[in-house]
Amino acid sequence: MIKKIAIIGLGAIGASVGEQIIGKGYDVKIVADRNRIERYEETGIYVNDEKIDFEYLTPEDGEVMDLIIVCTKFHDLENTVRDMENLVGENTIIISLLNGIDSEMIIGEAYGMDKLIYSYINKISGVKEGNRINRGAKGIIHIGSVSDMDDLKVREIAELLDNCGVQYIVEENIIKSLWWKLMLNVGVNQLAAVSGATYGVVVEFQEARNMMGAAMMEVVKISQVMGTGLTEDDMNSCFSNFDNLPYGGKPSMLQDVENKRKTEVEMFAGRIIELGKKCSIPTPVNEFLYNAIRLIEKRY
Ligand SMILES: NC(=O)C1=CN([C@@H]2O[C@H](COP(=O)(O)OP(=O)(O)OC[C@H]3O[C@@H](n4cnc5c(N)ncnc54)[C@H](OP(=O)(O)O)[C@@H]3O)[C@@H](O)[C@H]2O)C=CC1
Ligand SMILES: CC(C)(CO)C(=O)C(=O)O
Repeated sequence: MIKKIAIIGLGAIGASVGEQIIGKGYDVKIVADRNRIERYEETGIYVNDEKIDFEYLTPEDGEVMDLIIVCTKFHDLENTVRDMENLVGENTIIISLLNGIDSEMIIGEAYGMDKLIYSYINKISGVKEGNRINRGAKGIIHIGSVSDMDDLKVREIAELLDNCGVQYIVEENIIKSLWWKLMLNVGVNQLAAVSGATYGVVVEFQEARNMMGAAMMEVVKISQVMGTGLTEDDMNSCFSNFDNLPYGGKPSMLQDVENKRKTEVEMFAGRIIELGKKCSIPTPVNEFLYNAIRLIEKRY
């Protein structure tokens, strides 16, 4: 039974999810180094303008958790994995809400894949500005098992999310679903980073969807070679994903570029280019986007 929960990464996603699960009878701790904790305590953390009284724990003082929710960025994952050392025990469940298809494998290499339940979050337009997080929509967490051994853990997570009123979906095929999210991000995040397109722009302009579609089609072709289940039809639900999100909502990579932060391009175009080579699928659109985004980063 889940009682003790650690969240690592108090950004747009970590704070939004954290705010939804604290005060609901669970022991929830934000795990961060001392410098971050001092900063968070000094300024306070606000979600949708409400100050949230998170409780903090340093990795050194860490204790074994029932559930760890990883919400850092891809390039912080190495440090994050190191910081989890004292939190992982025999029965700890770990979920990673990072985008992309790599984080579970990276965490699993350190602590065992049996601890990981595949997951991601969608339908959230989280924006972090300093100590203020505006989450727009609350988001939907997607989880699922890859073997019968995971079923009980998935049920435990579902019970927690039910008790906290967090929206979630238990996927029948979580691997296909993760690839669907990868395809969505390869399309919308990268388009937004190079063009400034918000969710509203994607909904309004066919040209935006054409560009997204070109990048996403490369993911579909690779998925078909790798047998991860995507078809061309799955692209339609990516285009309609933003129908009810705020017009000005921004994918996380656009926020990164606007704030001159390192982007997660390596886990989107970077991974697609690499997999394209392995699968003999040309990836010119993702190569273009990769270089365009790296150029933007280099010119900050
Ligand atoms: N934003 C969104 O709407 C969505 C984001 N995602 C995905 O979720 C993941 C998180 O994104 P997002 O929340 O936007 O990112 P943010 O940059 O807003 O937040 C990441 C947070 O992690 C903290 N952090 C980094 N390293 C550590 C560490 N070792 N210990 C503790 N805290 C650490 C950072 O702290 P500090 O700021 O103090 O450096 C930062 O607050 C990404 O993979 C993203 O692609 C998925 C869906 C939607
Ligand atoms: C799908 C989207 C754009 C919002 O949930 C996202 O995953 C992101 O902003 O990184």
